[in-house]
Amino acid sequence: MNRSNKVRLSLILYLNYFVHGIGLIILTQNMKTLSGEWGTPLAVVSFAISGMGIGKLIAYYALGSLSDRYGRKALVVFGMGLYVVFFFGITLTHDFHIAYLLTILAGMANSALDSGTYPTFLEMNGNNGAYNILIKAAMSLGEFVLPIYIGLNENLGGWYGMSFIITGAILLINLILISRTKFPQRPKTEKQISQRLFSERLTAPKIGMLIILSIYGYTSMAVMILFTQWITLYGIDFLGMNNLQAHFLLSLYSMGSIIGVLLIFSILQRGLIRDIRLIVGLNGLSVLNLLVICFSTHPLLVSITSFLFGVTAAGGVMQVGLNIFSAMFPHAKGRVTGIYFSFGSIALFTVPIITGMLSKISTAAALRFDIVLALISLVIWVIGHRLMDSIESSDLSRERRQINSIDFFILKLLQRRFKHVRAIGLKKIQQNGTIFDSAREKEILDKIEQKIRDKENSRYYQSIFKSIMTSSKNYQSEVQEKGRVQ
Ligand SMILES: O=C(O)C(=O)C[C@]1(C(=O)O)C=C[C@@H](O)C=C1
Repeated sequence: MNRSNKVRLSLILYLNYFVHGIGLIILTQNMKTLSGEWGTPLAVVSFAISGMGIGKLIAYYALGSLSDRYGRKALVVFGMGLYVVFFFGITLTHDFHIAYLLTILAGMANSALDSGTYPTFLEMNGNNGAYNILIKAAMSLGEFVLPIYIGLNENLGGWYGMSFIITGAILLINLILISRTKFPQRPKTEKQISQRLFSERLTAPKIGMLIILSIYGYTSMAVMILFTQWITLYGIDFLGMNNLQAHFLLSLYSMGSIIGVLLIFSILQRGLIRDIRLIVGLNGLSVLNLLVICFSTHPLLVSITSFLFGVTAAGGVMQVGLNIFSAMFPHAKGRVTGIYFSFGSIALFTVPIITGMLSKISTAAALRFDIVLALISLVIWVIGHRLMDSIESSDLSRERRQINSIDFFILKLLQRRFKHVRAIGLKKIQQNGTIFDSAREKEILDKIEQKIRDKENSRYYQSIFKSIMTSSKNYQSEVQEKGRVQ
């Protein structure tokens, strides 16, 4: 597959997820209008939204294997087609039952897109998963743009259905584009080895982790779904915000989630923090942000914390959980992902039902339920942290992770040192100085000797520094040679 084909296909696939980001919140962002259109109370609209989770759950396993059998393109096109029906269909119906069926279709569309797209990115990029993280960013972009559009549209008195029609039209154009785009060739189907999830004996801490990760598959998704569903109405009902300001809260959250994706990605890539610590920290911060959002009456403060909540709760923390899960069962990554996301799908249909009931008390009661969910996430990860410690105390992984992180810093410092060594090398040409300076080397080694606390290891450290200086001198001669030639 050539580069331009790759770029073209990637853009088409990311555009699908931009649309999917819109699809995830388009009903909740229009809840009040839809309640009028369908002639049903808010709780019933909320119930209809739950159809998405049901559709996703029903379709997940079946579509996964269909994707392996009939190819990725068929699945992606199928998902896009279902989504088109959903977007146009909702504007045409006034019947809640039909709307419910349409949301089930939207859920199935999501499953079809997932099962076609994630493997495509892996197959196109030599199994590098980084491109799949950008899917989350594309979704967040959709979730960022839509509330602003709806807020503006409502203020101008425009028809609510326009956002559905525009989104459907984008998908239709994308369908035409994708029909003319090649997908990567799949590697010849390897012999399917039936991988047992529990190939080794499960110890008590591992069973504990399995339970925690299943619960977290649910709560991490639920925390996000609940917030996106209720924050706008909460802004209007409780903070006295106008339409645009209230919709903008969700856009701030989406912006936060994009920043969060980039932040978490770079933290993990550098190995700066252990993933288990990161997940405890992020969940703790999510609880704090939610407390401010749910109990402060200050619109600016709620706006800032909505952004921060996007970073901590929607910036890929769910993916961090999945990574921990996959690392524990390296031979059954596919199945582990299926289990994890299935619990997420259950959240997708239960949260609207539960919060629909709570909304009969008040919008605030619905939103505040998010604190309960976030607290559950925090508590299970505090327990999970201890369990992981006991699992890891017996193998080499904990120490190796520390070494990875230390090496990262050593390398950074060496690179800085080399910059100065180079500058000195160039100055020495002008001053006609020799590269080797025994007095300076002695001074450095003496200073180091004084600082060493574990004297029994002194000769090792001395030898490392001597070796660094030898490399510096070699580097300087190379730099000087090049400098003289120029
Ligand atoms: O300080 C200098 O003169 C350097 O060139 C740097 C440096 C070093 O690596 O620290 C390198 C070679 C010299 O023999 C002494 C020190």
